[in-house]
Amino acid sequence: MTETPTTQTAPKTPVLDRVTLPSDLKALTDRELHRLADELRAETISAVSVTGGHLGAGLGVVELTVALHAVFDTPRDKIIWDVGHQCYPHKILTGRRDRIRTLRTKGGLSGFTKRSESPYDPFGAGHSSTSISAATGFAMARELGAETGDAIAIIGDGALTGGMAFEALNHAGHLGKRLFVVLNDNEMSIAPPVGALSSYLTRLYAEGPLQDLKAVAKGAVSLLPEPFQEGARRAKEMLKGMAVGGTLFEELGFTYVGPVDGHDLDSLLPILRMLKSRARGPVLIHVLTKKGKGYAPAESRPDGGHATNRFDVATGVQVKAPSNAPSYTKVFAESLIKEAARDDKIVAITAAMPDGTGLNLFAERFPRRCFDVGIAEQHAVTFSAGLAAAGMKPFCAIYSTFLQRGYDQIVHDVAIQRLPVRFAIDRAGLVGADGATHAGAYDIAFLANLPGMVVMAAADEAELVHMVATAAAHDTGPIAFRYPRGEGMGVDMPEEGVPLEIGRGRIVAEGGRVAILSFGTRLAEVLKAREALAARGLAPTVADARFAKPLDEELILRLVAEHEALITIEEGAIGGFGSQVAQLLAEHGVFDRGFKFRSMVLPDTFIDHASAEDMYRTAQLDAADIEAKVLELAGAALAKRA
Ligand SMILES: Cc1ncc(C[n+]2csc(CCOP(=O)(O)OP(=O)(O)O)c2C)c(N)n1
Ligand SMILES: CC(=O)[C@@H](O)[C@H](O)COP(=O)(O)O
Ligand SMILES: [Mg+2]
Repeated sequence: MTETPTTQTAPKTPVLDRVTLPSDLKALTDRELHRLADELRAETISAVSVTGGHLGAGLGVVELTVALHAVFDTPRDKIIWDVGHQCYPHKILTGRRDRIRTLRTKGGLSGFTKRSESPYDPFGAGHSSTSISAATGFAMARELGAETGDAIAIIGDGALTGGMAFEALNHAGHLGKRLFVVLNDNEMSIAPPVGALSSYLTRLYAEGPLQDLKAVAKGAVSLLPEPFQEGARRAKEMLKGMAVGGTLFEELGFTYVGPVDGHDLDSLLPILRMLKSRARGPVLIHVLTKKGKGYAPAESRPDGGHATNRFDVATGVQVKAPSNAPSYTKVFAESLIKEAARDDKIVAITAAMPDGTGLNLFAERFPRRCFDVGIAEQHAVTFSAGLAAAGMKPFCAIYSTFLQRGYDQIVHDVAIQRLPVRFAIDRAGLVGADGATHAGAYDIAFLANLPGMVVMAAADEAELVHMVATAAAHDTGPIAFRYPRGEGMGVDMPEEGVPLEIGRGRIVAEGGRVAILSFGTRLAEVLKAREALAARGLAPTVADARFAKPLDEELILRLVAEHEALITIEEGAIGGFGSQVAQLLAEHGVFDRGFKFRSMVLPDTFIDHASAEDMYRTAQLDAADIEAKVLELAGAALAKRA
């Protein structure tokens, strides 16, 4: 049952109402800034209750957002949020409050920072661990005379596990130019953070009394009780840029300041003011926050309210869409668990997305055989390659969009060595509200061009079960299978997965004149189109390719021989399945004979956030578009679009 939120009254926000742009914060007293933070939190909760989206991370940085905008001079100074999922309070303060209830909807605000949306978003994001590199770029451009002010990267403890963040710290420390990195440490990624880095950060704040910095920043060391004075002097030295503690960050060339209570404006404001006036080189400010801060339903969730559907503000109860079928993610996880129960060589790998990939279920059943490597897709791929080289059967489960991070590792460590790594590619195709940064558009193209790679796409959830079995059985080289975000089609499910013959497609429905060869879950739209076309006496033959590599050449050439025209369709960009088929047809001289061929793919543009259905409509890949394409090829009049 769909529940409707009942208590969605807009919060009272007298101070926030006086803020249109960050410059308005300069006129507020520190007392008023405290009130502003409370109102900003209430407004963020209210907005996300209407739109859904990323809640917990934004609530955790409300005070930090206020302090940064109160102290720095944006947009001349550049505030660069890592991932960008925590930027809703920033959007509210930077001239977008009037549109904040359009977040992540068609035509509305993006759920991440986006350069085209506002001058206060100097750098776009969506994927993690990029902020320090980008901020270093801004800082060096300033050194070279560009018209730009301070660069401030805000990066979470989860995003810091991404190797790129360390590449940037290493470089920025070496350059030695003024740059601010705020490490927002809430001891959470989406799942609990992974590894020694997390324990290291915990040790840093276990050793550093928060009290010291607050007093130092206010210039009130002598007011501290005696036991704190020595620590405070030490902190003061840190603020002057003297390396005293030998923290990892200092070794990398940064002045380390912290830890600071990130919800205490009385700490944040004076420290940021002092740093702004005095810092000369790179500074890392270690800020402690709580994900979901100030909203009990978010704080009490294990993930700190990371992402949410629309919800009732009073109760935190989320609106749930009615569901008719299991999600592809769950079908994958349950199938893999069945395979792993039979084969103890099967292991599973996720890069910080155990829940999103369903591997949390696998981990419950096989804790020793499941690895969360943190936000480290490149490592996940090569780690899987190592496991495979040692005779294990790794299933490396990564969203299509994040797998882009590990491409050289797929080529160099997996494909060239023909290692049997199984890639479970979730969120294939358009994903909806997360928009272009999260679209799973390129994996077919970037995998199918690799020698020896097997590339499959599931047309429905039953097919996915068979593809998991196929991957488990395939031991001679790398293999990938892709499936979309969300629910399956509600088809009958097989008891057991049966390995498919590699490179064999299937005919789904016989017809005449035009053939449609589908790769992936557009098959449902193809069948809808077929129904409409049947009413006109033009029912096409429909086939499910199952494999983009190796292609089922026999099936494809048969379709060509028996039809006037062939259409391919896929949930991927140019260069993917359709291009592979076109190449085959060209090699067989099919075009020389004037054969009609069309390839329906995602357009050569980045499609903005909307519902996945809307995005596919924009991409012209729904049933009406397929119908029109068949009519065009069959030489019939174009159907009128509803
Ligand atoms: C390259 C990449 N991998 C995975 C993700 C998915 N992801 C988004 S936010 C997030 C957790 C980030 O944790 P942290 O940086 O600590 O921020 P917090 O949410 O705790 O504020 C993850 C894993 C991503 N955006 N980019
Ligand atoms: C910000 C981010 O990258 C993730 O939180 C992403 O939004 C998760 O997407 P799913 O909801 O598809 O798991
Ligand atoms: Mg975190």
